[in-house]
Amino acid sequence: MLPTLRAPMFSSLGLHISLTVALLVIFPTLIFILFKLYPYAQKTLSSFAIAAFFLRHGPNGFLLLREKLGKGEETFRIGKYNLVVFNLDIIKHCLVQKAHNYDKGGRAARLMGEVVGPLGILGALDEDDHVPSHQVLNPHTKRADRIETFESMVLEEGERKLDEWRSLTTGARKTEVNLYIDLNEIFFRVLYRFMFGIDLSRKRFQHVHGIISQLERYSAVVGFVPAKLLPVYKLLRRDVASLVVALNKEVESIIEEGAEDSPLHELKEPSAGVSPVQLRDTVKNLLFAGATTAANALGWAVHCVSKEAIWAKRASEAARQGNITFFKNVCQEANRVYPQANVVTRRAKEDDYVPGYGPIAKGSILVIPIIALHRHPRYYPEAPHAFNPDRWLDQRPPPLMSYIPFTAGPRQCIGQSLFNRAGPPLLMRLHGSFDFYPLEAEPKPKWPNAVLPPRSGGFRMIITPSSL
Ligand code: HEM
Repeated sequence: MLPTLRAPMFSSLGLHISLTVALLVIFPTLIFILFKLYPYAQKTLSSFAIAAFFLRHGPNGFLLLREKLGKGEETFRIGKYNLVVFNLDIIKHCLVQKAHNYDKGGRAARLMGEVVGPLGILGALDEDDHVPSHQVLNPHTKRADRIETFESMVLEEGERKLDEWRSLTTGARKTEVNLYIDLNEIFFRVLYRFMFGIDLSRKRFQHVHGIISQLERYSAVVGFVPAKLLPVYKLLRRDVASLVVALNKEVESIIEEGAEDSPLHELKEPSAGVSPVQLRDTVKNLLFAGATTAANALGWAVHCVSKEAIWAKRASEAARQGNITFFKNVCQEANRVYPQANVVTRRAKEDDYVPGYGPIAKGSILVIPIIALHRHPRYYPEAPHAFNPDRWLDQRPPPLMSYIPFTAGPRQCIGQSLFNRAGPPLLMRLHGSFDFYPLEAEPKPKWPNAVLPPRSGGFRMIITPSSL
């Protein structure tokens, strides 16, 4: 009898002990783990959902997301810390008024830093790292004589390309070109001449452009998709690492070869206060920011003008009349519809308060979806997605901060005046010399990508000598 009595007594004691252990140790541990894991699981799942959403809708998805998540509000959150901002006052506050409280931090910026270098002007988080290179480069991008030099270099390189096209069309009358490659060649050659005093050969251009365009792609993919969970992540990271090695090698050659009268040489002077690492990263940043942006912007401009007969005719006429205003408006409109920095982010370094909005917690990432802002129906009420250079004939500019292709404040593009000066006359020369017939009616922009080139095959066009 005893064993049968003892067994339930033992098992009930065991049960008691198990329950006590469970109550005191296991359950709290499980709850703790779940508590710890839940935000992560939630974050990961929502990151995947959002990545899938954007891969489907592209950066314009921010407008759709505003409807879905933000219920039409000008700010809405994705996760705890990501604040998507369409509100122009907040944009002005963080980019301009309180710029010192917002850096380019966050995961995407950190990953970008691995590519462009943490101490280059594009990536540098710390003002002390950011300012010295800026002080040297700014006069070269803002002084009237330097801007003029940049313009004449762009036009010279443009003329070189036109001569090439002329020789291709002699006899055949028409030929196919890839404007994406050709414009990149023009702007990379100009960047090398203007900033480094180096004459860039075609072979070297192909090498550098290959590295930069792949890095622009990878850095955005790795920064955007919650890629760590993807099986290809390690491969991606390995590719990025080997591209960065190749880039660093090119940068070393540039620093060695740089001409004595170039801005690069000034950066090298001890009096500039630029450390060797800052110098390397700044050159890297120039390669990243100073050529594909301008080339892609003009590529979209030519594409948008040429795909519609009405604009193509207007462009040929404007070129014949020397009407530069038309081409300025075309550039402005191309930068509105296809802004190269389609989304930028800023991280709050400290708790902040935005008058009229409220508190912004330290660590918040402000996501400024420039492309969606540029197509917001409130700021561009007439067909916001349509390419229409004539909208800039209106005397009233769009509301402040609703048009920021070069961003704003202390970290805005240093090449803005260079592009604004040289882009329109180059466009005028191109349209004055050739008619362009895009082979692809609606090339989609490549996305996610650090800038916005066309997704497939470049801007492939048939060109014929201008008929006017
Ligand atoms: C259409 C042409 C261009 C566009 C749309 C453009 C756009 C931009 C934008 C939006 C930024 C700021 C990124 C951010 O805030 O995160 C930037 C930064 C920069 N851009 Fe441009 N850019 C263009 C042409 C150029 C050119 C021609 C150069 C140089 C020759 C250049 C050099 C730079 C540099 C060095 C920075 C970093 C500035 C800093 O962080 O202090 N860009 N660009």
